[in-house]
Amino acid sequence: MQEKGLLIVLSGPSGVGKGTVRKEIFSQPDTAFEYSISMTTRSPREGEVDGVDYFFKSREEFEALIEQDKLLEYAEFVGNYYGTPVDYVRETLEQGKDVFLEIEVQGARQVREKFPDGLFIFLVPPSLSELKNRIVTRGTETEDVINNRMTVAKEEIEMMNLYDYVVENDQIERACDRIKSIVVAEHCRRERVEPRYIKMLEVD
Ligand SMILES: Nc1ncnc2c1ncn2[C@@H]1O[C@H](COP(=O)(O)OP(=O)(O)OP(=O)(O)O)[C@@H](O)[C@H]1O
Ligand SMILES: Nc1nc2c(ncn2[C@@H]2O[C@H](COP(=O)(O)O)[C@@H](O)[C@H]2O)c(=O)[nH]1
Repeated sequence: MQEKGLLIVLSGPSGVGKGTVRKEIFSQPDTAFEYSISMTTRSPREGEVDGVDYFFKSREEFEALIEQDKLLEYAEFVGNYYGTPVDYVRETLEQGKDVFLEIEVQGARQVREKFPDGLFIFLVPPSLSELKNRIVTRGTETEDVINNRMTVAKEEIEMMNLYDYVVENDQIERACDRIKSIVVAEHCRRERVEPRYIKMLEVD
């Protein structure tokens, strides 16, 4: 029987579709992962809700969390801090539930050091021009920020060989299916029962 949950890390360059794919996965009723809501100093985008999309913090508040060792990982990404609350992740894994992080690559590297047995998945775009097209079409960043994110994206894509799996986000549904299949396969490989199947085993 499963003792601890699996830590699943989804990373990849800005604009590849990590948030879109994650939201689609979590909208599906058979998804049994727990999403770890990140902290950020970035301002909320239109429609974003504190405690749902992110915990929005001031720089002072965020730096206090760093001082208090409350973050599993954190990174400064294009001028803002982003970080993962450590207590939530550890407590949820201890309960035997899978935890899903959607984070950029500097943070994923830090998580790999602390959780070498985590499952690290890198999402890639079909091409760099499609990546730019997606950031531009999203319409949430200024031209300067888009150019910065594209420069960082090229460096990030070079890191893909540090991951366990690379998944192309050509179509949202297909990328979600691939990620969910990888998780099922990894549970089997690690001889752990995936949380959504545990109930089935409890039936006499
Ligand atoms: N497979 C896809 N095909 C076409 N467009 C997509 C696909 N996946 C996501 N998109 C679009 O690309 C844009 C960027 O997606 P999203 O915000 O999810 O990326 P992200 O990787 O989370 O970005 P960031 O790292 O900047 O937060 C959105 O407008 C989204 O609708
Ligand atoms: N290292 C971390 N990166 C994170 C975290 N939460 C989100 N992110 C990543 O930051 C960028 C920018 O996000 P955006 O919402 O401003 O577009 C993106 O790659 C996110 O995946 C985190 O806790 N730690």
